[in-house]
Amino acid sequence: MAAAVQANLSRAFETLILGSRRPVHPRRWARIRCSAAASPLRSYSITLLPGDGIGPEVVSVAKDVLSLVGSLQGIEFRFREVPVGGAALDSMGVPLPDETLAAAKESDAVLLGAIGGYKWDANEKHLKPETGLLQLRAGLGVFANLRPATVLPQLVDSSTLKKEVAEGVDIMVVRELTGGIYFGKPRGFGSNDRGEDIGFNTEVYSAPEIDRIARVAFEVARKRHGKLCSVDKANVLEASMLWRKRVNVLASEFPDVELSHMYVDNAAMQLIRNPKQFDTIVTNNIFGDILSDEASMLTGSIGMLPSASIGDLGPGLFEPIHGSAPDIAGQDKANPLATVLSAAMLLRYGLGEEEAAKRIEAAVINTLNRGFRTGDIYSGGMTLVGCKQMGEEVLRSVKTEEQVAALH
Ligand SMILES: NC(=O)C1=CN([C@@H]2O[C@H](COP(=O)(O)OP(=O)(O)OC[C@H]3O[C@@H](n4cnc5c(N)ncnc54)[C@H](O)[C@@H]3O)[C@@H](O)[C@H]2O)C=CC1
Ligand SMILES: CC(C)CC(=O)C(=O)O
Ligand SMILES: [Mg+2]
Repeated sequence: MAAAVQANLSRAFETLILGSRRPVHPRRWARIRCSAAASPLRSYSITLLPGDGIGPEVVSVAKDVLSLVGSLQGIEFRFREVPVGGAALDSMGVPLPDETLAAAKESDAVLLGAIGGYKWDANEKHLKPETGLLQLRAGLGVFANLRPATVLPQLVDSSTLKKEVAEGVDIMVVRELTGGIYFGKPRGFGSNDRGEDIGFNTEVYSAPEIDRIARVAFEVARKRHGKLCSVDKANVLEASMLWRKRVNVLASEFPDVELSHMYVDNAAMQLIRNPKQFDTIVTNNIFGDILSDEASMLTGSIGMLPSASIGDLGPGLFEPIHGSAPDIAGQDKANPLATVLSAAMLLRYGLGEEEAAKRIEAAVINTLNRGFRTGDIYSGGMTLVGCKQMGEEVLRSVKTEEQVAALH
């Protein structure tokens, strides 16, 4: 990581990364100081993982936006593109090549598109694109996945919910990302005592795993509106019973945060009934995966939701919450804004470049204000555009905002 980053770390980044009270690893700071001395510009290495399906289309847009905003902010990005998922399976035989993980670990931040597709659906587990993504998240140690679901006034009419329900929704889902049933052992296939085929997975969490994600969530809630809802299934699952117990223990460290608990089935219903009751939600890996897709539809489309995944050490991973959307891949129909907004999160949480992050967010708003919509967020009277043109309009907005700022 480069250039005066230590001084520039935004408060949010400090809180999220250092909130666990663990210092940044000395090797990492050594790298930061070293590259800061080498260049008068702020210079960062970014690993790009376009992946599969619409991944390359949306990452290409986000890369252009990062480059332009960087050039206006005195930031140089050194991009390195490496394969992951199906693209890596096809070119290198595994879904996460060692070279890809090494490149990601060496960089200052990682921007991912999406992985997966019909072509690899029948592959064995270790040769599935999705396995590569899980390995990447575990390899980077990014245990905290922040998924903001904010209903922009410009898109209230794109939500499938009534305007009065969707308007003003602003939820942060804090999803545990490197534990739970996606990683738990034992897992596999076998047969039961009646000789029938079975498939099994294990939902398992340790107290330290729960504590560290709960701490991040309390810190996030403290910076937002001070309300944290922990979502679990503690009426049935032992892993959830421990989850609830630890979250309650942690609550004593955050007396200013109002904590509540909700069962996941009720939470799924309440998100549609009255989403404005939620501020920050903390939950396990699988519930967070599902609830954040549900929350995305409050905002108009899954094509709008970015995410930031962070850990104690190493670079953060930034990706839209959607998948590779094989049904629209290669047709220039994908909404690139979730990935563009993920690039903004990369700047804010990954690099501490708050001003640059704000410029991207302002450009997205400006583009929506000018009436441009991809198909997934289209409502009457707007200008329907494809992925590429949406990207060009965001670039135009960045330049327009620059000219307006220059006049003042
Ligand atoms: N982080 C990742 O890379 C993820 C990968 N996947 C993988 O993606 C593949 C497809 O999975 P699905 O369940 O279909 O989920 P998906 O999120 O790819 O697509 C669900 C629906 O949303 C639409 N959609 C998604 N992103 C969009 C965008 N940016 N603009 C406009 N429309 C968009 C799609 O066209 C589709 O109708 C699978 O192989 C799955 O395993 C799924 C979720 C996350
Ligand atoms: C491979 C899946 C766990 C990816 C996914 O659906 C997600 O992270 O949202
Ligand atoms: Mg998902």
